Amino acid sequence: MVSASQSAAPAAAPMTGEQRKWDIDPVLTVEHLTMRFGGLVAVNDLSFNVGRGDITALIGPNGAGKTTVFNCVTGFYKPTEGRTVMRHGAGLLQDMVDEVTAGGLRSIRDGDKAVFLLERMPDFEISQFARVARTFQNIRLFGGMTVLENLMVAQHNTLMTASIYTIGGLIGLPGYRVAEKAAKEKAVYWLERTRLIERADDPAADLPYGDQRRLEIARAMCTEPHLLCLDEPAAGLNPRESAELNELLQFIRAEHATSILLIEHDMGVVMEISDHVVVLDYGVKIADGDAIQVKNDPKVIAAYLGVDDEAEIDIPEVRKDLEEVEQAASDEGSAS
Ligand SMILES: Nc1ncnc2c1ncn2[C@@H]1O[C@H](COP(=O)(O)OP(=O)(O)OP(=O)(O)O)[C@@H](O)[C@H]1O
Repeated sequence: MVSASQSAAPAAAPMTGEQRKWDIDPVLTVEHLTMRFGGLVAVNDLSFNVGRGDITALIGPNGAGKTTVFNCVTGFYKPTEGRTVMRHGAGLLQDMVDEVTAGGLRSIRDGDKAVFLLERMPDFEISQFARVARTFQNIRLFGGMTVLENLMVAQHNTLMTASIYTIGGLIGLPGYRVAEKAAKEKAVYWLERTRLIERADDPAADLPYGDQRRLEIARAMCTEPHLLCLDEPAAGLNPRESAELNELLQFIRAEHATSILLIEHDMGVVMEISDHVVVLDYGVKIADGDAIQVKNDPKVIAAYLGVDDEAEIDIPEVRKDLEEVEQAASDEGSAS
């Protein structure tokens, strides 16, 4: 674990002389995160920030450790080492971070500000209190329930609180009825935003794949997360669905106080919508910057060059870079 005396300073040195926005106002700071599975080091001393209100992409070749990072942030895995700080409230909130770390606490509140050390919290507390929501690489909906029911179940915690954890819901406590109405309104709002309102009464399993992906995002958004973690949201989508996803994520960024961290292989999506890109290779961070900086980073190009999987290499931006690298090598060869 990171000791109390260790600094929560910006997780990565700026690429330029200036401090970057995500280092000044991070909603999430991953510091010195290491995850070992027996002898395998899946993530090795990884540090990065997720800027408040940003779309941050975590990319890298297959097996680079991206999902492991998600599993550590969302409490599915307990990291071997490292500290993961989630903040509600602007700025670094350094005094609160130091206090919660030194005090051996899970979280600390001061008015409407709060700091959470996620590695000390079980997964349900991370979603309920730290307000981190996630979707999975393999869709996990309640297939037999309707689309609307999936969104109501997502708001279970709020409804249980309103029923005072009794049969208050069944006997129709006034507070419960108000909460239930608000939950339905929120569900309808997200069904409209995700263009699923016409399918509200259909079983979730009957939806086409792209609609199920959007339903997962709608379900996560019904919990009003401060941080939304999306594991390959564009996987399996056609170009039209992919463009709709971009629009949806940009809408969430513009209209809601939700920061987004996404794992994505589709570089079209990453380059178009990301404010910040972090690149992993073999569990180690090899680049951290805006989309243009990262796209032109030789270490990133080399990491993708080393991948055997054609699907991974066949990314337009990366392919173009690879062609340039190969052309330069061949020109050099013919000149000598
Ligand atoms: N529960 C586990 N037990 C053992 N090894 C694991 C476990 N989870 C992940 N790994 C290993 O950790 C490494 C990183 O895997 P991870 O799934 O995080 O990579 P990834 O970047 O998300 O890959 P992909 O893009 O293919 O999803 C891999 O070598 C993987 O086999």
